[in-house]
Parts: sequence; structure tokens; C-alpha cells
Amino acid sequence: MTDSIARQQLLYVQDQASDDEIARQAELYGPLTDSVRELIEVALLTEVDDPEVRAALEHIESAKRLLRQRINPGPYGVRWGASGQKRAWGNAAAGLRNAVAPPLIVECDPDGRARVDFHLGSAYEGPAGLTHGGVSALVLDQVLGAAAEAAGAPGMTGTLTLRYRRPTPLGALHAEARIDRVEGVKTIVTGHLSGPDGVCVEAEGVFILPRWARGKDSAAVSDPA
Ligand SMILES: CCCCCCCC(=O)SCCNC(=O)CCNC(=O)[C@H](O)C(C)(C)COP(=O)(O)OP(=O)(O)OC[C@H]1O[C@@H](n2cnc3c(N)ncnc32)[C@H](O)[C@@H]1OP(=O)(O)O
Repeated sequence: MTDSIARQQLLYVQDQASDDEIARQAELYGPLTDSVRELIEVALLTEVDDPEVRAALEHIESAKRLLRQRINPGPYGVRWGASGQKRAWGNAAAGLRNAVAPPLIVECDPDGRARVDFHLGSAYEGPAGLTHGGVSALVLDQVLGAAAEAAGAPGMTGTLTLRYRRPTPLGALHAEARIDRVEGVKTIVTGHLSGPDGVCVEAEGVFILPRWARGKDSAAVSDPA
């Protein structure tokens, strides 16, 4: 096993947190994350005068000093509580504690279907007024991966193929995915991202249960995503 795989495995943690404790943490950190996400948007779009910008910066620096007093060296990793509840709270697309995440709150069915309605603000802009193509890829990777996981056939993304059919606006969007087929350790999933005018991006993903996770029965290694 390589050092990087060993390091990755250490970040899959069964921490035995109770459902009540997880709910407490979600209630505490969820609003912090939402506020930081709004801060990103406001910092991008503010047009106040220079002294207000400088004063805001001081407040933000002070908040950072407060939060840094005790800090996980990171990254957050993926954690499972006592009841098996999974927390991928650092996930760049869906993490409850990650202000960079839009966030995606993906609904899944056990037959391998996944869907999400979400909103992309100005922080996700690529071409003027439109969603960045890499952000569309992020969204589709997550939603297709969630479909694979929901059907009990999870994996890491081996190949993600995208076809950008029309520009993706910012604002209210929808993405969905379904498992097409499972071929041994590979799960092939298709899906799309759509806006008010229809499908903007089509996707096909091949999700592969990595060699190091095969044949193990622990949730912490059999669910690498
Ligand atoms: C709910 C959560 C959703 C999360 C969604 C987000 C998921 C992610 O972002 S994952 C991060 C991005 N992906 C990565 O970093 C993956 C990096 N790559 C790897 O770790 C490995 O190359 C990995 C796991 C893809 C395959 O490695 P390994 O397990 O050694 O594969 P290997 O045993 O050689 O091959 C197994 C099968 O997969 C096929 N295969 C291998 N690599 C690929 C690939 N990149 N694309 C397609 N097929 C592949 C092989 O041909 C073989 O097929 P068959 O069984 O038919 O012979």
C-alpha cells in the first residue's frame, strides 16, 4: 500500500458520535458555514466605500483568530457515528462544514437514482453571468457518485465524461443521475444538469471501488467516496 493510500484511509473514521451529538454539531456549524458562504458572495459583490471594506476585513480577521484557537489540522475526512450515520462534512460539493460547497443536498433512492435542486450564486461564475464548466463537473461528479453509493455500488470517479450542450446559467438549477449498469467493480452512471431552458450538461461516469477497498467489510473502507 502506498503512503498516500494509507494517509487517505486514516481519514475514514468511525468516531462513534451519537445521533444527538451529530445533530448538535449540525445545528452549531451549519449556520456558521451558511454565513461564510454568504460572506463570500458579499465580499465579491460589495460596493461600499474603502473604510467600510477595511473595517469588514478587521472583523473577519478577528473571527478567524477566534476560530483558530482550537483547530483540526485537516482535512476533515469522512466520519461515521455510532448508528452508521455518515458525515462527509468537508466535501467540496456537499459538505455541511464547507462554505465552498453550493451545497448540494442530494436525495437518493436505493435503486440508484439521485436528484438535487440547488442554487449557484455569483461565486460560481465562469463565462460572464454563467456557471463555470468546472463547477458543473463538480456537481455532476457528486450527483452521479451519490447514485452509485445509494445503490450499494460506491466508488471513486475513474472517468467522468461531460457534454456541455447549452450554457448553464447561475441561479436555480437541477441535477439528476441514475445507475446505467454495474460491471464488476465498475458502476456506470448517467445524468444531467439542467436550468430553466432545459438540459445544459450531460454526463456519464465510471465509478470504481478501488483495489484497496475491495474485499473489506468495514464501512470505513468499502465506501471510499
Ligand atoms: C456520495 C459521494 C459521491 C462522491 C463523488 C465524488 C467522487 C470523487 O470525486 S473521487 C475523486 C476523483 N477520483 C480519483 O481520485 C480516482 C483516482 N484513481 C484511482 O484511485 C484509481 O485509478 C481507480 C480507483 C479509479 C482505479 O484503480 P484500481 O482499483 O487499481 O483499478 P484496477 O484494479 O486497475 O481496475 C479495475 C477496473 O476498472 C477499470 N479502470 C481502471 N481505471 C479506470 C478509469 N480511470 N476509468 C475507467 N475504468 C478504469 C479497469 O480497466 C478494470 O476494469 P475491468 O474490471 O473491466 O478489468
